[in-house]
Amino acid sequence: MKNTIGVYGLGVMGANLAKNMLHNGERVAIFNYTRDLTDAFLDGYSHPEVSAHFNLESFVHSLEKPRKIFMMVTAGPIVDSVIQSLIPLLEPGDIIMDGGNSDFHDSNRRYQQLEEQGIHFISVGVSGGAEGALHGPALMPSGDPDAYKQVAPILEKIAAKVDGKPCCTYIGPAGSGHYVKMVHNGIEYADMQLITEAYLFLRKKLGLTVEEIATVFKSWDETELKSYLMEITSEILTKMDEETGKPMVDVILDKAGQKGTGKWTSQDALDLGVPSSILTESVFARYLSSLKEERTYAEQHLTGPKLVKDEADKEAWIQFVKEALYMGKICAYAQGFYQYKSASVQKDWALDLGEIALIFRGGCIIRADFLNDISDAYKGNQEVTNLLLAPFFMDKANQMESSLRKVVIKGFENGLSLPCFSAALSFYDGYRSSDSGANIIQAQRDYFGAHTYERVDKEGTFHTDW
Ligand SMILES: NC(=O)C1=CN([C@@H]2O[C@H](COP(=O)(O)OP(=O)(O)OC[C@H]3O[C@@H](n4cnc5c(N)ncnc54)[C@H](OP(=O)(O)O)[C@@H]3O)[C@@H](O)[C@H]2O)C=CC1
Ligand SMILES: O=C(CO)[C@H](O)[C@H](O)COP(=O)(O)O
Repeated sequence: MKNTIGVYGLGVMGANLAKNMLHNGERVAIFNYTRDLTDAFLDGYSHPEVSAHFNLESFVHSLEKPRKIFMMVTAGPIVDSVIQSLIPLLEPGDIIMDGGNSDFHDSNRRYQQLEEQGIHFISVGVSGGAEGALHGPALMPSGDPDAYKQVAPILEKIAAKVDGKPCCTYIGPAGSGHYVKMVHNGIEYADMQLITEAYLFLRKKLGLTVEEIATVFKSWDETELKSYLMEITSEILTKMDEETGKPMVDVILDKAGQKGTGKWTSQDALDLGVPSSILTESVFARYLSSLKEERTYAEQHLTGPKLVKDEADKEAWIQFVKEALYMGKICAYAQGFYQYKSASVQKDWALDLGEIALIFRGGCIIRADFLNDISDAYKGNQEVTNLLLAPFFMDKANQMESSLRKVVIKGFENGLSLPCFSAALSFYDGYRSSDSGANIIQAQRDYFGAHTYERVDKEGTFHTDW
């Protein structure tokens, strides 16, 4: 019997996705361009429905028609070279899926190129890391809706489930699935940085030990802050280094890596003209962290306020930090979903924001109870301009903005760098202010470049001879 699906690329994600498909009853052909990973896959793992191939032709010919191939290879030019190697072996109607973190511009181009050859291209955002790939990721597929219908049964089977609903939904045309995954990662960066800033405040300002912060985070994970990132961070903080006996976090160098999706989200925000400032600050925070040697030198030479540890009112401050984190998250998700909304309009994608929030509830890295509230906000009204204006989040923001303010002020007074907390507060205050000060910018632009301005009291475009 022919195989129902082929998985090309048996790295961390591809191998686990292939096993997930096998565990869900598919007959899976596997292929990797070097044989090492195929051998590694088969080493200690056997399944009656796995069919390993060391030759691309036999891999492709082992598939039932229309052929369905799920690629999980390094994003970038490698995806193009794999597609080029597959094309001569495929027929019109066959389907290639790309599950890597591909740039959505590339996915749009690949969709067009393959469409010209009669081959369907489905761009699939995948989130959940290695564990998610094995037990159920969140999936964001896009492309031709009829082609999607042919792979939907497999994708929905392997996706995570929440309340019996698969964390997989058809996103929209061409590369929109990779777009949704990209902004998911932008939100992920912001969420991670906000948690990091909460940690920094508790550790440096309140003087909590790593163990105490682990306990605090664990308790927060039982509240409205419940999320995968909160859960793993509290676990990370309990892990000790076997060599030194110190907490693992104290032996890990504070230089954050990144593979590009956060940066792309910010670049796209600039292209769309939307204020995703918290998401962007989280990318810059990673860049700043990477300047370890310069930071170490600067610490010796640049002055700032002395950090005074607060012993008093610890419990009250822990509560302020918790609320600051929740408020920061509201603002960050509001920015991410606003970016979705703008992209949907500008690219004519008709994204369903409520559905996107629903599929993020399971499998993916930003999964959180909080996403139910986001989904509810859009289910009640798809036209919500900004999540901060949805009644649920408006109430929360009105309750918690003062805690964010307190933490930012206290942190700044003590010389703590809190880029995402402060960006969230500036965004919040800017968004709720009808008077932005941008009239000064318009006047300056008109002064030096005759760029003109609008007036508050009459229609039209004006220029002043300054
Ligand atoms: N890791 C994660 O948490 C997540 C990763 N992703 C994305 O999934 C994709 C795969 O990631 P991951 O599995 O972690 O990465 P790995 O590095 O583990 O695997 C990369 C795969 O690409 C293959 N590959 C590399 N070069 C070539 C080439 N020239 N031709 C054909 N195949 C090649 C590798 O084969 P070989 O080793 O033999 O070279 C391997 O199968 C990436 O786009 C990543 O961004 C998405 C969600 C989560
Ligand atoms: O897509 C993912 C999770 O959703 C990957 O883990 C990705 O690698 C995370 O991004 P970065 O490596 O830039 O931190």
